[in-house]
Amino acid sequence: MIRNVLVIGLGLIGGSIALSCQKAPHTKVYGYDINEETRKLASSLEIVHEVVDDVIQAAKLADIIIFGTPVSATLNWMEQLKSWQLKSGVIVTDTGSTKGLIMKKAEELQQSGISFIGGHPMAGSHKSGISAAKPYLLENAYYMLTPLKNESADKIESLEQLLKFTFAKIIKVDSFEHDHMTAVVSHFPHIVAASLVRQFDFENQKYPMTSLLAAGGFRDITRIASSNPIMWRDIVLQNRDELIDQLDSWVIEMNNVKDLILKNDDELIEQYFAGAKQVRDNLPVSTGAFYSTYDLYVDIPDYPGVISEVTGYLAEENISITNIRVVEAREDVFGILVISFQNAVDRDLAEKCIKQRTQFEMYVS
Ligand SMILES: NC(=O)c1ccc[n+]([C@@H]2O[C@H](COP(=O)([O-])OP(=O)(O)OC[C@H]3O[C@@H](n4cnc5c(N)ncnc54)[C@H](O)[C@@H]3O)[C@@H](O)[C@H]2O)c1
Ligand SMILES: O=C(O)C(=O)C[C@]1(C(=O)O)C=C[C@@H](O)C=C1
Repeated sequence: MIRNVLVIGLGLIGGSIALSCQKAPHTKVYGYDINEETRKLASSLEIVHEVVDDVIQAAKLADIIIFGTPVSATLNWMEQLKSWQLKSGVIVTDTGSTKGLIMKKAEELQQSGISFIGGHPMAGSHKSGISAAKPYLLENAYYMLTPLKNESADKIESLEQLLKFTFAKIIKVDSFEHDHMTAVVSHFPHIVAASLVRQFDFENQKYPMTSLLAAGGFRDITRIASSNPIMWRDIVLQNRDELIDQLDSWVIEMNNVKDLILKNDDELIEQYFAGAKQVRDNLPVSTGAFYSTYDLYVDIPDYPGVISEVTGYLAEENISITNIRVVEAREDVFGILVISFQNAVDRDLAEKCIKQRTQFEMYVS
């Protein structure tokens, strides 16, 4: 028996899941995207087995439907689903970053006899679109499922049987707890990152040299501000109550910091940073495929052309890199070139390649 999977929304996440699903046995993966260019790319990049132009017809054949769309588009599709002709045992799921409103809508679908099991993989990138999709994007990341309380165990199991080909760690979470926890570790940090960049922009207009000084620290803390604004608009709108709570707490926290600084109390200021360092250093190490996890540090001498020399070696061996930066470039010291890769395999290949061709010292983060 062939299992038909239909992925609607073939961007970073939908495309990556479609690629993973292609590894599942006896599975045919169909794909649809609202964007015609994306549909063409899905075909030429073989992101799915078959691209469809008529999503309603394709849905009739589907055993599992997966939404890889922004969360507001997912809600719209869920409303439309109610009137579609679907297989009687169909399982519908999504990948959206918010779950509260989506699972409320899922209750309506359940009344129409459609099982909707919410899903959210906790991995991704600030990059978006089909060309950023990778079959291993979700490997080792937590993949949350938020089934309704009375969802059939068999259906949850069937969905897990398919999603296991993402090699993510699948866990079940209550949808309200989901929205609270993701507000803390994902949604609110995006607002902070965006606000830091906007504050920087304001200052940079007065002191244009500031942008030249935006080195590792600023870049690390603001990377996610380069994410897809439509996706984040929708997340903020769907998780607004949690985000308003986080903002209130943040304002209190910032006022506490301001008091510490006003008091000029060196001991308390040090304790503030020490407390944060301890918590940050003890975060569980994520083995998920998060962006910039796979960094290679190359101790390069400071001569013109050295960076293109190193990247040239990698290009010759077809090793793709996702990011590159120099963290130390004073005239009298060696520079450290930090090269990021999508996965450990690419990083290890790169290390081998550079070792064979140079004397540069390297270490892995
Ligand atoms: N980017 C991340 O890091 C990340 C991580 C986990 C989950 N998510 C969630 O996954 C979902 C997809 O995010 P993404 O990063 O893949 O975004 P993306 O922009 O890369 O892809 C979204 C795709 O959906 C298509 N699309 C938009 N509206 C559509 C519609 N009405 N019908 C059909 N297709 C439509 C777009 O053309 C695009 O190809 C979002 O709900 C997001 O919250 C994102
Ligand atoms: O790594 C990134 O760039 C991400 O933003 C990934 C990230 C996150 O906030 O951690 C973004 C949204 C998701 O819903 C899950 C993961």
